[in-house]
Amino acid sequence: GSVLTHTGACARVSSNIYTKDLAHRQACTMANTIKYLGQEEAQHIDEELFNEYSFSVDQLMELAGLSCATAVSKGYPLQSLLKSPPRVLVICGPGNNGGDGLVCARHLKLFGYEPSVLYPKRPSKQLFQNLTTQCEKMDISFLTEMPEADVIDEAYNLVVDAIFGFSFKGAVREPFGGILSQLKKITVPIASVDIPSGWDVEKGSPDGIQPDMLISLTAPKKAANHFKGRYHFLGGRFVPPALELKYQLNLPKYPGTDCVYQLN
Ligand SMILES: NC(=O)C1=CN([C@@H]2O[C@H](COP(=O)(O)OP(=O)(O)OC[C@H]3O[C@@H](n4cnc5c(N)ncnc54)[C@H](O)[C@@H]3O)[C@@H](O)[C@H]2O)[C@@H](O)CC1
Ligand SMILES: [K+]
Repeated sequence: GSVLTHTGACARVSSNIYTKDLAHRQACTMANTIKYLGQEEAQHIDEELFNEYSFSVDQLMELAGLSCATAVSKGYPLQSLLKSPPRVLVICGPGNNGGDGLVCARHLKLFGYEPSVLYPKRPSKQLFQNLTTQCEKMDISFLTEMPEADVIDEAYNLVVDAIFGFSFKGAVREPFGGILSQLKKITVPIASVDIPSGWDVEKGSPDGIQPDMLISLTAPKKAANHFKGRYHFLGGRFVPPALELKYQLNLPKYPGTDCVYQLN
């Protein structure tokens, strides 16, 4: 279910007689539907957050990664896990989606999970080196190669997919093709950060991995319309209201101080 409405604004105008008009009410409902972003729009919002609103990547990545770890802890609470110790495999790609994965791994460790990280293509930027050091200093192990699907099923409770986000394009290049083909074979759940990796950001991918959880950051991308897993969370509670308004994101109201909102 991709169409989600929240009623705040409509409720405010419903006393107005003109809202009795059906077309107006439909427009009102449309206007209050959470927006699913195209690839370019997601990239524009990203640039605007950094260039106009002066956020640093580190700041937003910390909140994004914290949201992911929080969503994982809600969908797969420690006490519900079948395998002990509570191992989680976090697979990180070469861009900022991979950075979110490193932050997520660190928070999962703080939450009591035992994350291991696979990080096969490491960018030279200081940010990613720092995030890697922070994980290492917290005794999070880094794997040297992708385990086979049956090994993952045996050793881990779930996999966090932080391989590609909204900048993914074209055919998957190695080593990620091999990694994704193992992920298609596993039976433990996959929690995908922002986009199920390997999926077209707008059209999805029927033959791709089928995550059990999707954590959409900032706002869902169009690919989320094709998500069939059990849990869809929204995270990245850092969007300034003016930016939300400009792009008509119509984000739902996060409960209290929560950093995630469960869409379904
Ligand atoms: N609003 C925001 O806008 C935020 C975005 N964040 C994260 O940043 C992500 C976007 O990050 P990036 O723009 O760095 O990009 P991605 O992390 O989506 O991926 C880009 C990387 O993947 C590689 N790549 C692209 N297509 C490939 C292919 N076909 N085969 C192999 N490699 C491929 C690129 O060379 C690049 O290294 C989001 O999805 C989200 O997870 C968060 O960190 C914080 C806030
Ligand atoms: K991903």
